[in-house]
Amino acid sequence: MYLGVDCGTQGTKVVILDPEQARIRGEGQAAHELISAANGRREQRVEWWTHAFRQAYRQALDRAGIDGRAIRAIGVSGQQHGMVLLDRAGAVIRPAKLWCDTESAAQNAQLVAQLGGEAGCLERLGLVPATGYTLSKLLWLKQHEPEAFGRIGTILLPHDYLNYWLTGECAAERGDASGTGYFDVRTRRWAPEVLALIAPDGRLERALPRLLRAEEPVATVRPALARELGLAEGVLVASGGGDNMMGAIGTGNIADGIVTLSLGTSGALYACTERPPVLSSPLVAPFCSSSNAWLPLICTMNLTGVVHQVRTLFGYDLERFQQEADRAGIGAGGITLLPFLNGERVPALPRASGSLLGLNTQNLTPANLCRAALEGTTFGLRHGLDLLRASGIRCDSIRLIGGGARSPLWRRLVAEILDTQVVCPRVGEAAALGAAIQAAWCEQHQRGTGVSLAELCGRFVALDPDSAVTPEAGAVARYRDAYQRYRRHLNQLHPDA
Ligand SMILES: Nc1ncnc2c1ncn2[C@@H]1O[C@H](COP(=O)(O)OP(=O)(O)O)[C@@H](O)[C@H]1O
Ligand SMILES: O=C(CO)[C@@H](O)[C@H](O)COP(=O)(O)O
Repeated sequence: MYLGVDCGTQGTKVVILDPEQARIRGEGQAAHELISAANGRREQRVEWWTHAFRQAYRQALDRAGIDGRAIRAIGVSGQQHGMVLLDRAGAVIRPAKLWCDTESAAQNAQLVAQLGGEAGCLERLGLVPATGYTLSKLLWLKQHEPEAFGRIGTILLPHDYLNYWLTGECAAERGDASGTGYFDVRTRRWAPEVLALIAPDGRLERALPRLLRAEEPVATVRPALARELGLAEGVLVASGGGDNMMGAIGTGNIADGIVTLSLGTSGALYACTERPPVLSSPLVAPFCSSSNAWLPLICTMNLTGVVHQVRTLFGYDLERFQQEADRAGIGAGGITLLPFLNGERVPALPRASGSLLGLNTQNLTPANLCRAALEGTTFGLRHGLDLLRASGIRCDSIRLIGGGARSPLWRRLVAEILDTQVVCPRVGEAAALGAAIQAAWCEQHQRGTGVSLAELCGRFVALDPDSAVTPEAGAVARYRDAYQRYRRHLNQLHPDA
């Protein structure tokens, strides 16, 4: 069996993949807490992740009805861009600053300017660092917590940290590393000269972990932890990757022509390309994939969290929220929500706040506000898909994953606002599945069986035809009007967007 673990923003999900029966034997999940402040701070303590890992693992094992000794290899997927710092003795210095932390927006602007603006960044890194990438968090730390900055021994990403907790070894892989802002996505190597802008003495360069290829293992599970988790000796830990890189593997998105959309805490829309993509806009992030290729990606920061806040406002559970949003109908009675509750990445408005527009005496109802939350967040993804298509990405159909994909209403909204057919994979926790598949790939590679990732995806990824939604022409036309209204409001309120 192979264990796949996805440490997302809101929780950790675990799947146990049975390779003989080509099916998931058990799943588990556990929620994370979040440190959040009005200035954009978004942080988590790493022990919340390991606690959730243990809980979700035990749940999955119970549901699978198997012994931990049946597990041969583990793959870990993690929220991208987070900054986890170890001191020189290997202890964690402070809570992790997350991908959605906008507190370092000013530091990001400063670094982009020092690198020569957009053109300079593209020249030196092959991408333009956005607020939320790891790079600006390091400058923020130097300016705000110099004592902690002085203690840095190793810089890790969230999934690298979990690999370190599992094995005691520090390593990184190129997919997740490509979202740091100090990695050249074209040469697939660290770009230490960028870190020298923050620490000219080379101390940050020395804190970078070694880079692995996607099919390489980090090491085996530490004996003490293996005993605690009931694992056999010598269980391999694969290189793992960012949750979107793993979501790509878990949806079979490892060759040109497929687009995956994750409706998680973030909205992430991505494709796989054999070569670095030619960008239509610096908002497209040309990350590396965890299948040794590239993963052009668009990410919006405000998605299921906005739905959560609006439904909490009215005291609705998820089912009631859907009923109200459904009742409101297309266009939300003329109300538009620009949902930038914690700033936004696409469009690049890290310091923006949200706006509710088009209110009148007739349309101000809970139902319309619920609908406006779903529409406003999905309009951002429409813009993202247009940017990906303008970069030459073909998109005939979208593979929809993440918590929001469980909603039939949201699936239809995505299909009709993006005017593209949508289908969900049978395994909804696609990032965890992708991690389990990568673990299988790693283990087969170690044994020299020659089995390719494509063969493994072919065996373990299946689509659910019952979830497929084909856009209906009348609805597409009405959403087009609502989207134009959204764009007008956006341009008026945020001419820089
Ligand atoms: N049926 C549903 N409709 C809408 N949202 C849902 C539904 N089921 C789960 N969600 C939302 O999905 C979110 C979690 O998605 P997930 O992809 O696990 O996030 P992450 O990986 O960022 O932790 C939660 O906000 C949850 O409310
Ligand atoms: O920052 C990005 C992508 O660049 C996000 O997609 C994070 O990777 C968080 O993912 P979720 O918690 O939404 O799965």
